[in-house]
Amino acid sequence: MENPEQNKAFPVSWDQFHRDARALAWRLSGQGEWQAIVCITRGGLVPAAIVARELGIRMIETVCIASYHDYENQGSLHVIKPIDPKVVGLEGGDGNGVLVIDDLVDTGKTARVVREMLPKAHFATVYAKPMGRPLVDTFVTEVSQDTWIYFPWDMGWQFQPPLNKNTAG
Ligand SMILES: O=P(O)(O)OC[C@H]1O[C@H](OP(=O)(O)OP(=O)(O)O)[C@H](O)[C@@H]1O
Ligand SMILES: Nc1nc2[nH]cnc2c(=O)[nH]1
Ligand SMILES: [Mg+2]
Repeated sequence: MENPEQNKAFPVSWDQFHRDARALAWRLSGQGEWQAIVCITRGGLVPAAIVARELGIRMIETVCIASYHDYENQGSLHVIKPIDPKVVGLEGGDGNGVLVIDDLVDTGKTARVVREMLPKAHFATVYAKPMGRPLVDTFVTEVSQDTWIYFPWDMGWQFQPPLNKNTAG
């Protein structure tokens, strides 16, 4: 692990991610009627698909942002594609009626930039770390700031040596 400040690992399986994204949809249902989802790529694509399916939302827009160019090391934030003005302008503008979805909020840097684009939108993530938590309206699970979350789309199967290596073979 390259960043010593994030020395704990929180690996998430597909099954667990699906469950947690559904839990997010449960928390969101009843909080509002959203006309559109804006998902923050790429991490927001998978939870946005699950939440859109659960809440029956079919207008899906993206805002394309990259900040972690090198896994755990955050670089400068780069907006690759802004939000369609038609979506920003729904229900009188400023993101009214818009649900923003991302997989997680960490330092809050990404969320802060998107909030500036859509100040009145509802911001939802599956996971939240303490620094970013104040920027999120709804989330499912909080993990500590020194934890790195490993998503299923970033992982593969690998042999795990037994805890007591003397018992092997
Ligand atoms: O709160 P922050 O410190 O800004 O970090 C959170 C952001 O970092 C990750 O995205 P990343 O920029 O790595 O791109 P990706 O979604 O394409 O993986 C994650 O998906 C969030 O969008
Ligand atoms: N996969 C992953 N991406 C991140 N981007 C910012 N924090 C994290 C994290 O904990 N896990
Ligand atoms: Mg992201």
